[in-house]
Amino acid sequence: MNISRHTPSPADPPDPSPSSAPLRPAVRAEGLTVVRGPRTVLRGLDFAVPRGQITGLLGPSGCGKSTLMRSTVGTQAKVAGTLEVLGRPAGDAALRSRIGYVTQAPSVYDDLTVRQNLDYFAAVLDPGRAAADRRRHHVTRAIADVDLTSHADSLAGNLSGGQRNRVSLAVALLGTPELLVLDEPTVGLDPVLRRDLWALFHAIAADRGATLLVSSHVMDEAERCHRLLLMREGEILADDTPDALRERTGSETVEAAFLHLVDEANATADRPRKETVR
Ligand SMILES: Nc1ncnc2c1ncn2[C@@H]1O[C@H](COP(=O)(O)OP(=O)(O)OP(=O)(O)O)[C@@H](O)[C@H]1O
Repeated sequence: MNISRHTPSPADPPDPSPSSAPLRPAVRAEGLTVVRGPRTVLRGLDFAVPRGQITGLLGPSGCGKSTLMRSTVGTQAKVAGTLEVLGRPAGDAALRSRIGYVTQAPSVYDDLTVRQNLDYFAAVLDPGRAAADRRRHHVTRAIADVDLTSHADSLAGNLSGGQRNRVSLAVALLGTPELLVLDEPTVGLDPVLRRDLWALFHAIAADRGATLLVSSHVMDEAERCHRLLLMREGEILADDTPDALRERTGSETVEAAFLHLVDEANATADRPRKETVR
């Protein structure tokens, strides 16, 4: 995969506090609570997502991963508590071009080519004739980033599932976001494509210094992350590195560590619900 470094363009908004920014986490939550319908889906979460790393958000289906991601990118209603993203309140309009978000369903138009899809989203993000050269540059680079240059003129509807996922990712990479929020980006992909996508995520973090928050319910993907947020039933069960989690629980794999922590939480179920292990 080809990943270019983040060079600020005239379209980049100013960092609110450049001198202190590297020290602050990309995402910081305190008492984050979200109600959806009749249910409290996130229950007073405290966590931090460090900059320039890949943080995996793992847990069983329905535990609240997508809700946490939607809250982070500002598309979730009824969010209470503190949620700071890149130094601003989540959902702040100034964050729009600084965050890339890929939802679970690929958001591409089947009757457009890969390049036309990217051109369309680039025009939404950075409109106007004066920005045409910059848009063309961003589109070409994003297509190259996800290794789809040879398919740039193929209709999205004729691509494989994995290639369509990569078109969605290319859309999220437009404008060189500082934070990428990827909701189960590897679901349904074969092992080779999964490996290639994880290589791309690492290249984005290492070469651009971007922060990635990546959800999955496949525990072996946890091993590929710098840090993990393990979730269960709307709570954070653990916030640590894969090595530290394995060591602390005496487990060989993150999956075994997760099961250990679930058993531990069940055993102390009569204690107060909020139990974050660090
Ligand atoms: N629109 C909604 N109204 C009410 N409850 C909802 C709504 N959407 C999701 N929920 C509930 O919120 C909880 C968390 O859902 P969420 O999609 O965040 O989980 P998830 O961990 O991302 O699951 P998955 O891995 O299956 O995508 C679930 O119990 C779900 O039933």
